[in-house]
Amino acid sequence: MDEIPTIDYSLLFSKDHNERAKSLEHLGKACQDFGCFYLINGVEERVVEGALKGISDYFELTNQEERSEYLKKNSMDRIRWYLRSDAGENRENIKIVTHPEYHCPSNLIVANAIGEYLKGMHEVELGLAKAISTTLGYEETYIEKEFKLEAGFDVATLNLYPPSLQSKGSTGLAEHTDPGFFVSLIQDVNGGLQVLSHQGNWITVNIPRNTIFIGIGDHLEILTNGKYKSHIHQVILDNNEVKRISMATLHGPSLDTLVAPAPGFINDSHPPTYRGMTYKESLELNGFDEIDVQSSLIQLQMPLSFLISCMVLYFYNCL
Ligand SMILES: O=C(O)CCC(=O)C(=O)O
Ligand SMILES: [Fe+2]
Repeated sequence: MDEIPTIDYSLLFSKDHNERAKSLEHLGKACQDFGCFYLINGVEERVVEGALKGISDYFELTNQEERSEYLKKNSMDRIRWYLRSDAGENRENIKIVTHPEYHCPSNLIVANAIGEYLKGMHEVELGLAKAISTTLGYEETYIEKEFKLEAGFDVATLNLYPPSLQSKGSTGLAEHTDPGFFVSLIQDVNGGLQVLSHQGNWITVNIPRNTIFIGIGDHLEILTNGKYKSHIHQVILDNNEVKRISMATLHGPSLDTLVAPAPGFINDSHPPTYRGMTYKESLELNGFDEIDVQSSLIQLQMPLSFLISCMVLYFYNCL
C-alpha cells in the first residue's frame, strides 16, 4: 500500500544524534521514493488554523465580483485573481507574491492570517533546505546557497473549488507538477488533491490536523538531476458535496538563480538530464510572466538524442 510518509520537523534538528540521523534518513527516503510527505511540528497549529479560517472568511465575506478586482491587468500585478470552469480546470484562484516582498494588501482580510503562516513557513523552508541538503550528502547550507533562498521567489495560491455533484469526478486541476524548490499545502477539507505514486497509483492526500503537505518541486528535481523528483498531482472533484479551500505556496529560488543539474549528481551513467536556465526564464517559458506559470520541466529536459549519445559513450568507455 502506498502511504504518504510523515516527517516530524522537530526531530530533524533533535539533539539526540541517533534520533536526528533516523529522521533524516526517513526524510531522504520520502523525497526519493514519494516526492512528498506530511510535515508535523513545523508551523504552530494555531497559525495553520488561523490561515485556513482567514481564507475561509475571505471567501465567505466577499463576493466574486469584489474578488475579481484582482483580475490581472498587467504583468506587474503582484496579486491576481481568476475563475476557470471548463473540462480541464474548475476553481477560483488568487495568486499573491509573498517573498522576498509580501504583496498582500493589508486591507485584504486574509493578509494577517496568511502573513503569520507564511512567516512561519519561511522558517520551515530554511530548515527543510538544511535537512534536505544533509540527506543529499551536502553541508547544511547547500540548497539555501544554490537557490539563494534569502531572496527566494514565493507565490501563495488561494484556491476555492466548488462542490461537485458528479459521482465520476470533474477535474479541479489537471495532472501537473509545480515549479520551485517545494510546495507547501494546507486545506480545509480532505478529498480532492491526489498525488501519483512512483508505482503509478493515485493517492488521495488526507492531511491530518496540525499537518502541512510538502511536495517536491521541479527545480529540486533539476538541481539533483532527477534524484529527488517533482511530485505529480491533480485535483479531482469527486462527489465533493462541499466547497473546498486550499492554499498552495510555491517556494522557489530567487528569480536570477541559474538552476542546472549540480556536478555532484552527474557522472558517466547519469548525464545531465536538464538544461540550465534562470528561475525567471524557466517560469516564463510556459506562461505570460513569472506568476502565470505552468511547469516547464518537459521543455527543460535534454533531448533524447543527447542522452542516448551519452549512454553510448559510457558503454563504449566500459568496453
Ligand atoms: O488545491 C490543491 O489541492 C492543489 C493546488 C495546486 O496543485 C496548485 O495550485 O498548483
Ligand atoms: Fe500544483
